Amino acid sequence: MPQHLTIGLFGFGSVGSGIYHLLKKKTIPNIELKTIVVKNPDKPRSKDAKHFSYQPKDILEDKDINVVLELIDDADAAYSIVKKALEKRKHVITANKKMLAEHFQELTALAQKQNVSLLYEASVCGSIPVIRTLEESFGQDSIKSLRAISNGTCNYVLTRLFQNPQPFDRIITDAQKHGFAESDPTLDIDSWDSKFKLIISNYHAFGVLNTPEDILNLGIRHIKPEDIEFAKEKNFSIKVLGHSELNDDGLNAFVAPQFIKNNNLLTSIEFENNAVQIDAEFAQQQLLQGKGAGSIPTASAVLSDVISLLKDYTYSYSKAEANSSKFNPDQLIKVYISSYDKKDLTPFKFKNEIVCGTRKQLEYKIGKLSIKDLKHQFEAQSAKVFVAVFPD
Ligand SMILES: NC(=O)c1ccc[n+]([C@@H]2O[C@H](COP(=O)([O-])OP(=O)(O)OC[C@H]3O[C@@H](n4cnc5c(N)ncnc54)[C@H](O)[C@@H]3O)[C@@H](O)[C@H]2O)c1
Ligand SMILES: N[C@@H](CCO)C(=O)O
Repeated sequence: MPQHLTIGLFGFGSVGSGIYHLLKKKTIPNIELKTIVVKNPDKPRSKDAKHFSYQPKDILEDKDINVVLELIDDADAAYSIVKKALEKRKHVITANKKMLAEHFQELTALAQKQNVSLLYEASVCGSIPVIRTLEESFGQDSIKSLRAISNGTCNYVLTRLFQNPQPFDRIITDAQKHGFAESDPTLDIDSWDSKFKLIISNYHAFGVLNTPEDILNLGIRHIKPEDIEFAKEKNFSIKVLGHSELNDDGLNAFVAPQFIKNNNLLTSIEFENNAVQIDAEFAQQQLLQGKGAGSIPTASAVLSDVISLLKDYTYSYSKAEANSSKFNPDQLIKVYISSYDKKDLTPFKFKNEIVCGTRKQLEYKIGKLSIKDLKHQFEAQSAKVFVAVFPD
């Protein structure tokens, strides 16, 4: 068990400065922040300048530092930092879901080989303790499904769009000012971020390790005021959900906006809040909810990982590989496709056409498609239409 944690921090942006403030506010015995490696020498660093460095080696080569907090916004540089830190037998705490989803197997195997912990509670749903809950509380339960609102930026945008029509770009700028959005906000609005989080969650919930190529991710870029109007008329909300369901045919997993009836608890999750609805054999339905993004809420999850290291915590991966051969992208789902222009709809061939009608100048279609077909059609056509899952 580490007696004393000497921390090296990479990154001093939204989350990095958040954990700095929390560690300063709470003087925790046996925890010391020694060095902060930052990238931009032009930014003023008045506070506690003695900590700052521009040299990664000042953390990676420092034998006293036994814990690395990786909180930067560059997934490739993060991968290199995390790999080197693990090779040096330092514990690593990261919030970088893109880096984890792309290198999960290699990095978790390396951490196990080096007998150190690689913890990443902040990478999924910010402040909400999702990973440790799946590990600790559901380790011996069979999870049937996860439905997660896991991207604070998308949820913030959708909440604002449902309040009143306003320019999409202005809302994204606000999400960036609040420190919710990624440096590249397309990761948020095209649901890459939610997909990375679903990959990490699926491993802990089902033992299934997906690659980013496996999973369909649909976003909210092409949503129009008319789509919101359509939802309101039908008493629905639209939420981007990471959706995983294990049944006899295997695990179906995708990320897409979904129409949800307004009496469902998930529709009460607004702005940057996130939620995870877990359906398990013994525990049955549970809903975890809280702040999914933002400096201090996210830093609280990083702090919880730091504290857990004092107790020598590491993930058990109790479900690892349990269902790894069971991923199944063939499930049929009912989808809503909107368009201003008929040619945008041409790539979509519905399996069972249910509705096809004209409404104002718009055409809405609701029909059944397989997740795999939808993924192929999107990748091939980059269609400029809004597609959302419609309830059966
Ligand atoms: N902001 C959130 O709410 C939130 C929530 C959960 C997870 N995350 C994740 O946390 C990480 C950090 O996010 P953020 O919002 O703090 O980003 P940010 O853009 O606010 O800050 C990132 C900082 O890292 C610095 N940086 C980039 N490359 C570096 C390098 N090689 N060495 C040192 N510093 C470097 C940048 O200059 C920047 O100051 C990302 O992986 C993000 O996905 C963020
Ligand atoms: N950009 C992410 C940060 C939290 O992971 C979001 O909006 O949810």
